[in-house]
Amino acid sequence: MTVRIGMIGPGGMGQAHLDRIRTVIAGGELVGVSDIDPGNAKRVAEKYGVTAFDSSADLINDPDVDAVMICSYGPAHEADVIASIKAGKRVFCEKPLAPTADACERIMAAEQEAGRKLVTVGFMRRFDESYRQMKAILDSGEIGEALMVHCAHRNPTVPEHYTWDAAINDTAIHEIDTMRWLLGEEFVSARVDKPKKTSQRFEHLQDPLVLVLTTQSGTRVDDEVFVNCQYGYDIRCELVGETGVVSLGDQNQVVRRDSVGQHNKITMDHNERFWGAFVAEVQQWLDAVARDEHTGPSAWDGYAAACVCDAGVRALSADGVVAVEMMDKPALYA
Ligand SMILES: NC(=O)C1=CN([C@@H]2O[C@H](COP(=O)(O)OP(=O)(O)OC[C@H]3O[C@@H](n4cnc5c(N)ncnc54)[C@H](O)[C@@H]3O)[C@@H](O)[C@H]2O)C=CC1
Ligand SMILES: O=C1[C@@H](O)[C@H](O)[C@@H](O)[C@H](O)[C@H]1O
Repeated sequence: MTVRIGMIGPGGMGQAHLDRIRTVIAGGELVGVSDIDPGNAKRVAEKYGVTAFDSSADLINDPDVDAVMICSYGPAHEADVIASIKAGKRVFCEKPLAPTADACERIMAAEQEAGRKLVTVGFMRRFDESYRQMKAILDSGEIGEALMVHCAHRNPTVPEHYTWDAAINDTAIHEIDTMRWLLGEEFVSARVDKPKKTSQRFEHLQDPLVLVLTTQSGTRVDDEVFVNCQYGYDIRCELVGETGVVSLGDQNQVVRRDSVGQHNKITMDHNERFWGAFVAEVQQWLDAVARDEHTGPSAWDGYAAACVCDAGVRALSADGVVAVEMMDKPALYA
């Protein structure tokens, strides 16, 4: 079966997904797009030779749309995810599922009312080969329990509309989800350290910052978020176990040796660094939709990450350690 896709908010991320669906991902066909900016919907529809819907409601309820991809910006996700659930359609929603835990709770309530999991969240790092190898080593028990994880999330620059809290709920949310998945447990507290700020940032930003998280069993995760580092899209991770250390492969690129020395290319954006992960996550989602099954990170994962973000954002605006507040997992997500 070819899954007929409707996409809401085909901007940078959405069109990157569409290009992969057109070239390297099997089993999906775009039938139409909608965007709050009708000019963008028209341009993208012409580019891909599909329908430009007048509204997300028209797209979601169109009988030719089997499944919905939501790639608009975070605060807009909730309404369209819930409308898709009510229409009984499977949804792939880019991260964050929604910017707050309250909004994610409303999405989970809609899914529970529908009685089945329909939502997959685009936490693509779970599909990255390096992270998967790291998890396999940890799960094998060969380096004992995870004691600490040191992460760094560096972007070359961010635009001026990047808000002060986005460092946590738009950027660090990747490490928050990946660490929950890697360690297999929830976080209980968050703290934010605020080092000297780079002169290369917009005035309203604390850049860099270090988000320090603790899990239920006491594993400590620190995440350096530095979104104006200038030199590249650099994602680093070192897990310290009881009897060994495992680090993320550097950039997933070949290493070059020449008269200058030994070096490798630094990727400049998420699509370059996580290309393979994006392909794998969407391929797995389309395969599951074709079987009418749920797969991948669920609305619960979106909610749990949002709870940690909420605590992190509170810790960013006030000093000290903030407790992560999270409901018990509803039976649908057990
Ligand atoms: N997994 C990853 O590494 C990345 C994920 N993202 C996520 O993808 C999503 C989109 O980000 P970008 O493509 O970078 O943004 P973008 O600004 O390039 O595209 C967003 C599009 O959504 C449209 N839009 C905004 N509000 C809307 C609404 N209410 N209804 C319909 N359309 C609406 C905009 O007009 C625009 O065309 C965000 O949730 C972001 O967090 C973005 C970059 C990387
Ligand atoms: O998800 C992403 C963006 O939305 C976010 O703004 C960036 O900081 C991340 O590196 C990128 O992967």
